[in-house]
Amino acid sequence: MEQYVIKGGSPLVGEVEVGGAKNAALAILTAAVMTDEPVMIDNIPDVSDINVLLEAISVIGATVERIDRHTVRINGATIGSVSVDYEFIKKIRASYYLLGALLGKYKKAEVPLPGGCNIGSRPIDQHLKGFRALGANVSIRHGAIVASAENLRGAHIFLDMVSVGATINIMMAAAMARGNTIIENAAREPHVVDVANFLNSMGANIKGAGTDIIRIRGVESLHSSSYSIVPDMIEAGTYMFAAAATRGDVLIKNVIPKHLEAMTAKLEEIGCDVEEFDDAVRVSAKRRLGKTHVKTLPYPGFPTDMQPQIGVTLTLASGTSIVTESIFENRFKYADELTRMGANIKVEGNTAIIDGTDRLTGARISAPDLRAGAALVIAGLAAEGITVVDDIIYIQRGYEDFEQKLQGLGAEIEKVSSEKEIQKFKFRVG
Ligand SMILES: CC(=O)N[C@H]1[C@@H](OP(=O)(O)OP(=O)(O)OC[C@H]2O[C@@H](n3ccc(=O)[nH]c3=O)[C@H](O)[C@@H]2O)O[C@H](CO)[C@@H](O)[C@@H]1O
Ligand SMILES: C=C(OP(=O)(O)O)C(=O)O
Repeated sequence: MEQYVIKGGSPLVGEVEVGGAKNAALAILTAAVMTDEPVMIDNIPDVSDINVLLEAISVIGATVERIDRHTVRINGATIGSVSVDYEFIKKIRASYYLLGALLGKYKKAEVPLPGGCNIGSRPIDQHLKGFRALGANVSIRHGAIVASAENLRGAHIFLDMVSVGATINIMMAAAMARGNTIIENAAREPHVVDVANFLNSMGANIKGAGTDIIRIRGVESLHSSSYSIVPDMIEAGTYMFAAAATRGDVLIKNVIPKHLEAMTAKLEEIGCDVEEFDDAVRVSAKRRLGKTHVKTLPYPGFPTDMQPQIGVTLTLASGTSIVTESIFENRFKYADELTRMGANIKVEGNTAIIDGTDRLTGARISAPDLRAGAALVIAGLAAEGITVVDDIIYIQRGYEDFEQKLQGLGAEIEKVSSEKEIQKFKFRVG
């Protein structure tokens, strides 16, 4: 088991480069198997979720060739099975995209119920409702979703709630259905748009992605394509809040500033300066941060995947802030860990009430999930003294070279894999 050891208390200063979006890449790599021609995908982040998904795709028979660290060529022509093994699925959420992709292409799929971060109950009823509307028979047998259809037919589907996963899954299943599909109350996240753009680059006919009504005209088949994944707005946002919490000055490069507006607005509200360039943002915090209230919402609202990072930052702001989590019920697991570092944070239902303090102190803490883990690293960077973060395996699901990128900003952070190493590190920096 690996840990991070952090000596905190210094501002982050410098430049950091953001990679491709994990949540776009997971869907796009899955959609790539929908053609029998080779597809080249670039700007893929080298994180464990992606590697698990690529393995799952190759185990069902697709040809997966790593061209370099961030580029793969996939060929779905060699797929021999539409039944996905539980081994891969239990580790990641996005395995559910194999349902939409395989059902869309072969009109049948068998995929175990997905895993992913334990941030709430995470039902997939809207995905299944969409597949059924397209004419599939869907049942759950022995822990797996089994979907099949003679033919898929376009349908008018109204999602009961805004769901990124359901929107993307239905888009994939409908891409080669007969006739027209309309998804209403669709998710508008940049990764939904990226998946639609990718499917269109393979010959699909999808319009309206990025609005709440997506129209899909089914096509006969999809073809070869070459595509580059959109920059990761959550990775970018994490560095933006790391800059703010440590009262640093960081230029975050390779971003689409428009995708970051909800984060930019909150940072400005709490007293940071945010400068936007064509493909970069610079965040600097010259004075003590102020309080704010924030509620997570589907895009373009403040993202739930950034809630722990803003929560940590607000523990160091002056005044009382209120953070409301409206998407997932179990995303405050970082609060107890933060309390051990001296934060005043009280969670009541889906709300955290944070009384800002002027300092956190290092402690031994544990990453409860991906984003909460990243947020606790930010807490360690801002805190006085040494913080040890256990269970960083969660953080590795979604952040490429996290410690190296932070080191590039002047952070004293090391990845270690034994208690002995922790002691050595403490001695070295102490
Ligand atoms: C791999 C991936 O891209 N994960 C992201 C995706 O997760 P995921 O696709 O699982 O999240 P959804 O957007 O589907 O979930 C939004 C809300 O709808 C509910 N819901 C969803 C589907 C459904 O069939 N029934 C239902 O009740 C969920 O419990 C949640 O309360 O979007 C979330 C919201 O931006 C992000 O936090 C995750 O990082
Ligand atoms: C919650 C996340 O991932 P997943 O949906 O894959 O668990 C995330 O990316 O923050």
